[in-house]
Amino acid sequence: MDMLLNPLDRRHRLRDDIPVVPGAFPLVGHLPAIVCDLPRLLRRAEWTLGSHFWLDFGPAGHLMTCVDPDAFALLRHKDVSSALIEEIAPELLGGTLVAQDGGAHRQARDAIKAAFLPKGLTQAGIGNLFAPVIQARVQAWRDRGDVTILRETGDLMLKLIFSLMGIPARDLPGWHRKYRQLLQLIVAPPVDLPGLPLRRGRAARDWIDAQLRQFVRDARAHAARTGLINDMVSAFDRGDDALSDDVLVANIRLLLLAGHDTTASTMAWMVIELARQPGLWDALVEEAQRVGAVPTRHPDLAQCPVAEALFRETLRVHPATTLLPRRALQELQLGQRRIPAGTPLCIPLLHLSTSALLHEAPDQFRLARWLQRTEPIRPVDMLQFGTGPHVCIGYHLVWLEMVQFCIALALTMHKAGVRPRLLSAAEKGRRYFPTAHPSMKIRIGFS
Ligand code: HEM
Repeated sequence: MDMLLNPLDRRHRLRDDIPVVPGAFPLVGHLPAIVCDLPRLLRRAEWTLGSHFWLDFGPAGHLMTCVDPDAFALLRHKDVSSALIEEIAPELLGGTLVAQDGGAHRQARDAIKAAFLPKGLTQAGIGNLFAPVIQARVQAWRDRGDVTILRETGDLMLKLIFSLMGIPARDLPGWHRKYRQLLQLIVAPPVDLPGLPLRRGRAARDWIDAQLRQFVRDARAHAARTGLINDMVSAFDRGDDALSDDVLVANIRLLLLAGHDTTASTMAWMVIELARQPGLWDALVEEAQRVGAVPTRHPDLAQCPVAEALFRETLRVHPATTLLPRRALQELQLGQRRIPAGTPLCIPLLHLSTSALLHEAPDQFRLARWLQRTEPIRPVDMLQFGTGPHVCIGYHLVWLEMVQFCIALALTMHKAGVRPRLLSAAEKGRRYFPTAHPSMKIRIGFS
């Protein structure tokens, strides 16, 4: 089937001398094709229009998209702003550090980042906290024999991120419900009526924020308790310029959001790749047997190169964050083009992650490209996490939990004499935006 583009929109138009991709629908623009078929849309636009073109994101407007590898450097450019993120998703990301620039961004980030570095994660014993939760989950998969993978990894990741925050497990079901409603804000049409996603999403956000505000108060009252929220509250309160509780609450909510869908999708793709490539599974089992136990500290991750390569290659081929929005504050040179001040920009991480200019045989899933490399990881090798001042805070955490998960899965399934098997078509129903993920329906058997 051809792409979800409007056959009636065939006009060739220019904005600021840059071509607009034809095929936009009224109101939703190119969103149907962006959500369901982004790689093909980008390739076709590059092939027919060149490296710079406008995509129509419906309610979020047109963003000038550049598929040239130079676009990656925009993420470090001093004249490029992240405030467009708040304009696009004010309900969900307004007031959070991902949408801020300069001093305000630095102040909020500084209060959080230490807890997410290898030292902070090891000191807080995060690996020990996660290992039994992951092991119990893969054990349950083995007992059940088959699972709907994305639902399962979504549940598991929510459990992990809540335990990281120090949110009691008994409260999880209530949070689960509210969290799902909160996510509706991403796609909610701007109509505020009872029963519609916008109203429900806002109510869920208010509920979550009220709970988080209580956690912040509790953290201040019993400063000795552990959990990331406590660490963040102490760091915020220690700062010279104390930030308001609203800022703190919005950023804790950001962490819950940022650390969930992305990791659930990556973990699901890892299992899918292991199921469809028996050689990968065999290599992982061999490594898991050699190390013998799930690693719990960052220094131990070096013992698991196959699991690490699997994490990096899965993200390279299936990046969870596909597009990053920015705005040019001044006129810029981008590749061969001058971009006027004020231009809204789209940096297509997905396209760069699978570009032949950056990787040999980019469409092939090859652990060897990581296992055989001798030079250290460069920013462009982990571009799926962004770069520059907004580079993902969760990178080391994701690395830890993905390696833990791989080793736990291999040990548990191998002990039971089973391996993962794909029970449905992997490519059908995948989505690329706002975050990318495999189809919700994909089932994996263990036999
Ligand atoms: C596979 C998993 C993940 C991927 C692919 C991913 C990807 C990204 C990307 C591309 C950015 C840059 C956004 C931008 O420049 O506008 C980002 C930022 C961020 N990520 Fe992640 N992320 C992942 C997991 C996590 C986790 C587990 C956490 C924390 C629990 C987290 C917290 C954040 C935060 C707070 C930011 C904003 C940083 C800032 O604006 O300074 N992420 N992530």
